[in-house]
Amino acid sequence: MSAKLKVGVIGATGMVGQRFITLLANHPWFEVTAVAASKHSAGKKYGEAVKDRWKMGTTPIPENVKDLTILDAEDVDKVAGQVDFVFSAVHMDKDAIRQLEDEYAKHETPVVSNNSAHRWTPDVPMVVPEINPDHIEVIKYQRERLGTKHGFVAVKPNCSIQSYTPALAAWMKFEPTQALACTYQAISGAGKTLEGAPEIQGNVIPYIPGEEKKSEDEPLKIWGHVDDEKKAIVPAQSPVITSQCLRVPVLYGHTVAAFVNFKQNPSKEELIKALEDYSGEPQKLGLPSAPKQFIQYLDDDFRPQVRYDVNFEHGMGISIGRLREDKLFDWKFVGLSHNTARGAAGGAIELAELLKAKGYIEAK
Ligand SMILES: N[C@@H](CC=O)C(=O)O
Repeated sequence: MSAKLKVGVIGATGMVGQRFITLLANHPWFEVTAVAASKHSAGKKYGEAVKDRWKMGTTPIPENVKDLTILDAEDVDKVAGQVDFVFSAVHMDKDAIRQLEDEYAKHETPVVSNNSAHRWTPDVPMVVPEINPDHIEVIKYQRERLGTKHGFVAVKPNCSIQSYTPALAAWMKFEPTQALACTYQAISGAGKTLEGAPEIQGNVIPYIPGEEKKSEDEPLKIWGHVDDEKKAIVPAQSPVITSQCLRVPVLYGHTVAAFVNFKQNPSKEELIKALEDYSGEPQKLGLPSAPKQFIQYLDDDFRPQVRYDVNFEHGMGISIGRLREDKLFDWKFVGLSHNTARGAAGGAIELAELLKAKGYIEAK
């Protein structure tokens, strides 16, 4: 068996960073050998630094990471010198994140990022591995621009889109033209636990800054294509999506109530079959984090429910239910995805697995 790739997590102390650390414990291909965070945390042992703000419930801090000394994420030379690639979950302003992630790439250290900063950089692929794995081909143009041989930045999309974009992707052959998506998003999407967010208890908050634009625009980049003349991903023009995003008192799990119009006229059976049959490159390649069943359809009006369905396929699968005809749109449905597994760290880890399987990430 070949040795595991050495991985750094930058932004390792926050909620998404902690999710990376727990999901990577015992990963068959990757081993966390460096953790980095702000100057404030640098120099402390990871276990000490997070013990009073560990948000992974009963999942313990992995033994192999507990005693790692936190490095300064901005000391790129030092962090990049110790690893083959990094996962990024840093919290800084967007310009600073772009600069920092580029800096790692220029140190020939691939970056797989959970941040939104680079999502609209035209030669940075934004990938859901089941939907647009071919977008990683744009990396050759990014490397040209950055002047790197191995380094690059790849990102995953926002968590909010993952409860309906997979369904629309499965239905592309029926030519969806318009979609409306109202999301009901868990508090962990804001990096908080229920106890740490008194504002959400017994409440629904009707605004999540920046979320509606991401929910409407990001799927279009995912359905776009690599344009070899522009050396960039050119986003698709349709389906046009409109959205409203609400915060609800749930710990994990983003639910969506969605409505769709199609150019064609699919039947309910055809729509359900398309969901259940949909699978992609991760399933073909047998990537370690890939769900066996990417999308499940639940034929029960009371499902999907966060309580029963959020951990479907270890949080990497999507649950759809309540598919029925509508009087304004053609069809409507309810979707559910795990926002910190599929929607954040898990989605980024699956993307890194794809990049390794395709030879973009390797041992230095
Ligand atoms: N922006 C999302 C987090 C997903 O990545 C949220 O606020 O729920």
